[in-house]
Amino acid sequence: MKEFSTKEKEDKNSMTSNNSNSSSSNAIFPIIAGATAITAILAYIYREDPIFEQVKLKQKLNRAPGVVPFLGDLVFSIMNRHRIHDRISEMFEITNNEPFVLKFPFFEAPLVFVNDPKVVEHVLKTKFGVYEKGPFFRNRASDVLGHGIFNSDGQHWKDQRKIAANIFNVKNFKEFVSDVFTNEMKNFSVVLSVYAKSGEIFDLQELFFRFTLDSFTKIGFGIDLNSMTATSRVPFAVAFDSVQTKVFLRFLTPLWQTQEALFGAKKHTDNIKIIRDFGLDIIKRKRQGEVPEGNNDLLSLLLKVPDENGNPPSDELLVDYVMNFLIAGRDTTAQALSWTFYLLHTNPNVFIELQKEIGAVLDGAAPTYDQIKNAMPYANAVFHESLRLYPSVPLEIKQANTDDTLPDGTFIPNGATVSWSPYAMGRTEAIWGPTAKEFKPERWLQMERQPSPFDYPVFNAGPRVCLGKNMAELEGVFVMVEVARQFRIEVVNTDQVTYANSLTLPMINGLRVRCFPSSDKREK
Ligand code: HEM
Repeated sequence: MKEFSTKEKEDKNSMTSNNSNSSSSNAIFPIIAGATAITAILAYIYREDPIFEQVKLKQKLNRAPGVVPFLGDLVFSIMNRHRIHDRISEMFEITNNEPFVLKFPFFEAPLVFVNDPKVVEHVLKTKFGVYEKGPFFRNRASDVLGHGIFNSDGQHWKDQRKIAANIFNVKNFKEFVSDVFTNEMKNFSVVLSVYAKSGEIFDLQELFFRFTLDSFTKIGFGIDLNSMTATSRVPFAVAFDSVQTKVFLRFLTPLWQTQEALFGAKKHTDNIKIIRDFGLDIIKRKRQGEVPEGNNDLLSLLLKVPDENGNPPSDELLVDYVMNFLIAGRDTTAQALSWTFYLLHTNPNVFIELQKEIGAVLDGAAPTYDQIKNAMPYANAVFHESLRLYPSVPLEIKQANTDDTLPDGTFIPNGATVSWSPYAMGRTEAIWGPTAKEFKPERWLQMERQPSPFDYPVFNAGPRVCLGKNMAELEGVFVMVEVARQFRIEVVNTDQVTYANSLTLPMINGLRVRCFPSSDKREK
């Protein structure tokens, strides 16, 4: 017979002695019964909608499988957290590209997902004034993006965009931007040559992040960061990645504020401090004259963007501006390059075609701006095709500021959000034909007309189209061509390559590779 342990004996004794308190435990019974009854009634009332949803859809839309009364799509989101973009893509296969809705308990707005270029055009262009970033996005992203361009609407957004647009003109590009890429590429090639010599496995995604960070701080803020040769990851970069994951998960987490208040978000707060200090340091260096006055860099321009009351920007506001441009300038292009080299590895025939074009056009030298823009159609097609399958901004969301009806007849009440997934749209046969899911750069060379920015909303479209599109295309194709011209990249962790939860599309485990000089016999 089993002996009671001391602890069990104590528990048993206390159970016996607690018999005298049985009247109080009897009192608990009606409370539990009452709470159960109230829960059952609420579950019945809200069998269609999760509780406390403030904005109500007036029309039934497709729902994801597994909707639970009371909890809505919470189970859907938890089960698919690690593969949310693929799940959204699968949902549109189930609904035949009709909209579907996700609802979460305690969320203020239902999330309506669409997959039709005509609807995307309606939201981004035709009804631009109706669909804003809005409070739904801002509440979740403010501690990271502040009052920066990604997080602003109205006049304050317009001011930032108008002034920053000056840096992205063609003259500046030809004279300054391509020089920066050429110089930074020399450092990058040195680092790759060292790895090629040693045969060591390394994370290529991390090096792309360093390349885009160094290039962008030089182009945007006139500052040499030299992170390419650092021995460990720049703390700013580690913190930056972590805060973006946190913000993304807030879009899928009911009661995220309560959760953070109860369980704390110290790591997140610490990370925000690291990235803001990094931004403040850039501003300090600028104010101390480290960057010559009169230099038409982005920070000099942003110093002219007033705050929402028309006053000159404070340092805190300047940090917001800087952070938003760093996310835009560093992450997106580095991720696009990482997915491109993953796809080149898994599609060796494409790599061979790319090398043929490089050999024919470049004759052993680095490409010029004009060669990239006008003489390398296949290289440009490879970059665009990679972005089609792995768009750096995989999910978009806008919030209606008044009632509206979409072109497909879906009624959107004031306050509801409309989302589309460039990731899902890139894999949609109704847009790209039966080979939608395949990596086929040649499709871009065979099309009678190029897709509209609403068919391919990878760079957004309408008045908020990506300001850095030309820069990203130049940088992305230039770096891809230069790496492919000098090296052959072999991915060693293909089984582990997948995306992380983030506002953008980083690889969760990085891109572990070996590299070889392109003339190396081992490549044959
Ligand atoms: C492959 C690279 C890139 C991709 C796929 C990309 C994509 C996008 C997308 C989808 C948006 C809209 C985001 C939103 O809804 O708020 C956007 C906005 C923006 N992008 Fe890019 N981007 C890339 C590179 C860059 C670069 C290198 C810059 C340079 C700084 C840049 C600057 C911006 C800015 C400033 C905005 C905000 C525009 C506005 O709200 O008016 N992007 N980009």
